[in-house]
Amino acid sequence: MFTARSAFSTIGRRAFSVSAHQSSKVTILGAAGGIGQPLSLLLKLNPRVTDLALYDIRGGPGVAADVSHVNTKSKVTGYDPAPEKLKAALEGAEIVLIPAGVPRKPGMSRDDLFKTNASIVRDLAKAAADYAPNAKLLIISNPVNSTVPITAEVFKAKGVYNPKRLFGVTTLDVVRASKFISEIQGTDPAGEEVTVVGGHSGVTIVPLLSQSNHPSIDGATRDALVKRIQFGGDEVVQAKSSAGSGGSATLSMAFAGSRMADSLLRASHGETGVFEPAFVQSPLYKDYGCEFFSSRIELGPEGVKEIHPVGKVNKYEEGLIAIALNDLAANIKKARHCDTPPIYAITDPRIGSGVCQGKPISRR
Ligand SMILES: NC(=O)C1=CN([C@@H]2O[C@H](COP(=O)(O)OP(=O)(O)OC[C@H]3O[C@@H](n4cnc5c(N)ncnc54)[C@H](O)[C@@H]3O)[C@@H](O)[C@H]2O)C=CC1
Ligand SMILES: O=C([O-])CC(=O)C(=O)O
Repeated sequence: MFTARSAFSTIGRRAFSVSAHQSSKVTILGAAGGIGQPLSLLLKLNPRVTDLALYDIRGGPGVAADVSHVNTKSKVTGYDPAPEKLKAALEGAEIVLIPAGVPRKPGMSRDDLFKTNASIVRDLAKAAADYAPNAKLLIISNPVNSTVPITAEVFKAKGVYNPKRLFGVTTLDVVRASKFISEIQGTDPAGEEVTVVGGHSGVTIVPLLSQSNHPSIDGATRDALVKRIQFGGDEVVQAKSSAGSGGSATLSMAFAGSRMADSLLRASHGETGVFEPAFVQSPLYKDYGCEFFSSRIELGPEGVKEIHPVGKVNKYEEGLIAIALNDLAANIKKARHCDTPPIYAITDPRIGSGVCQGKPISRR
């Protein structure tokens, strides 16, 4: 498992095993922002990255100049906001990460960012479809539940959509789950892995504690832990607001985004058995209006190698999944300019009724 402690030692060790002829250009769109800057730094430390392209509507070249002084081999280039610069930033990219857009303020949901971020992501996705149609695209900008389907539509319209290469980044949810469960159990987070499925906002984030090392966590402890994992983002938004800085998670997100990019690079460079969660086009809950769903994915050279089923869940988790599917279906529909409300709503997960849109949830 990739943890904060292992990140740099792993990168350091692997520096000797990355062969000289493997070149991997990674592009960040939104590189000068709260996430973009630490993400640029973490990717500069990754020996698998040979070229780092940093684009932003403001400040890209400044961040690039700064991070380029870090004495690792990769070449860093910053780009000003102009169509030809965006083209140059994207051409030849193996991975494109998109954290461009506005973050939440207290009291806002991720869905409240739709109005601003949907068009930002749509326009950047158009450029990516034109200039880097074969790149693996990692969407960080919220609301991920909608920005990923929007990107898919853009790629379809341009005739270059490959569902194996489009990822909504949900890595932060498993990073948080592993950390929060270790705090309760008094264990090392490096040894804690919690599967998280669904989407990336509030109740659409479904931790499967029954599949963790601590399946017997129950009652109020379980409820509080699930809620903390689902609303971990709000914790950071509140803390930053109280501290006067504003914004949402940036450092932990940069760590999570860098881990996801590293996993894709490892898989594309031939490593097998690389797994990450990601919000991808998925058959698992398509019948419930959720053409996109996050679950454990095996990564390969093409991107998605295999989408793993959710696996055995308990009644409580069935209830959580049912709630998640209702919200997720609405978020996905909204991305397609259809904002009808959920058809069926469950308000109490403890009922564990596991019903969504009138259909029972099966254990997929
Ligand atoms: N997927 C996840 O788990 C997480 C997602 N996020 C999301 O990531 C996004 C970015 O968050 P922060 O970095 O904190 O925001 P920020 O405001 O600090 O940075 C955003 C950057 O995007 C740039 N930008 C805006 N429009 C652009 C465009 N058209 N082209 C290129 N660059 C553009 C801005 O100039 C700015 O530098 C937000 O939508 C936030 O909600 C944040 C944390 C976790
Ligand atoms: O909470 C937010 O708005 C940012 C985010 O997605 C997260 O921290 O998980």
